[in-house]
Amino acid sequence: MPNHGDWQYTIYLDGLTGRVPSLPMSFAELERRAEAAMSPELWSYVAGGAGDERTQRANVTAFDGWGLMPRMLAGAAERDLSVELFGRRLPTPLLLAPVGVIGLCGDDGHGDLTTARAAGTMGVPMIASTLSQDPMEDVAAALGDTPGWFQLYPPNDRELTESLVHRAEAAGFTALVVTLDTLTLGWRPRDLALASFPQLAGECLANYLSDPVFRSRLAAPPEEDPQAATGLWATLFGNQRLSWDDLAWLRSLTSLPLLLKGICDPDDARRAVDGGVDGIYCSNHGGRQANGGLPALDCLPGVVDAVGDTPVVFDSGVRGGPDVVKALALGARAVAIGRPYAYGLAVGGQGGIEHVLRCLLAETDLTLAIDGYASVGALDRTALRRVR
Ligand SMILES: Cc1cc2nc3c(=O)[nH]c(=O)nc-3n(C[C@H](O)[C@H](O)[C@H](O)COP(=O)(O)O)c2cc1C
Ligand SMILES: O=C(O)C(=O)c1ccccc1
Repeated sequence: MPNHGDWQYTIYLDGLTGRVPSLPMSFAELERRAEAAMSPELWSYVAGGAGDERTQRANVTAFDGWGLMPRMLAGAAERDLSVELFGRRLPTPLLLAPVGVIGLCGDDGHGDLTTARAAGTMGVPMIASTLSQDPMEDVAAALGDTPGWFQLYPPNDRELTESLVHRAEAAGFTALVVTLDTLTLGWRPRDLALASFPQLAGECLANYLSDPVFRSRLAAPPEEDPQAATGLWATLFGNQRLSWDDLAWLRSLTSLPLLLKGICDPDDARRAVDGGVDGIYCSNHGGRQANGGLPALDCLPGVVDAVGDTPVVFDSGVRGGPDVVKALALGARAVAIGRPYAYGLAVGGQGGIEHVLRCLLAETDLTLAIDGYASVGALDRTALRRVR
């Protein structure tokens, strides 16, 4: 486990001793360099969102609507960034959100494994996507002692769903995240303009191709007829008829902590808790699915208020330390990032993801130090004011 109090000192020390960092120190520069490192198709898929992307932009600007109130002489000389989730103390409040094409974002086609190694080094849990270039068992093994959660897109085939969940348990993942906001693909003009969609080109399907139930549905093994396998995936992936009536069944599949991802409405959050979930994942998929303009951050307080003690994980639009602190102050138990670490991987491999995490953690820690909050637990809504 790294010494988490030392992030900023390493970065400052480099700066003060004249070592210019080879990796970007701002999100804008990270974005620029990631675009240069990726093919136009991959860049469009990762950076793009739904429609005219106003929800995606609103996710980021929503953080401007809150200001942090600095408190003086508050005894924050040492900060505790740890949080407790599902009976386990995590060293930081950060998580790596599931990113279905992370496998393609590095230069070796094994970005899921690279991400798992970075997660392992940093002690930041990775939520492994159903869509990966390497099978979930290999991703879990690459995490070392750092916990991994498995993100499930429940296919339109119950037996296959059960197989994926049981594999995730056997592989050692410690929680199951079921994503509900992508039961069908959003309207994504950038990808449509390039006629590019990685999964339909057979990418990131390793969890399906390695699955005995999936394979049993094919006339020929995927190694012999990859197109038929991709075609079957396309018919199984979307599951638009999934309903609240299926929650009891999903719940029965695992004794692991179960979270539902994509919850924004307080009534949905309550319904999920009534249905026996252990956590709510408040997110609008980084603005890649719905484009109604409602930023995920604006949904967070209502979701938190609706579910009492049930932990709420948040993502969508987090770009810097103050964003992490604001989401925590609004009641998130932990905060995940998506695109920032995908860009880190594209720009600098494993070290690039670690750099992105180190900068985010250093800035989070310094924000707490300067604003006078000694721990994540010291944050609540009284730390925030609305900015007009
Ligand atoms: C390229 C890409 C692929 C994604 N794939 C998945 C996925 O497979 N499963 C999932 O639940 N969410 C997926 N997401 C959504 C992320 O988990 C997360 O909700 C989102 O990226 C957070 O917003 P941010 O990118 O602004 O941090 C994906 C996001 C991106 C950018
Ligand atoms: O692109 C995405 O955001 C995503 O999660 C996804 C994954 C597979 C199929 C469709 C969308």
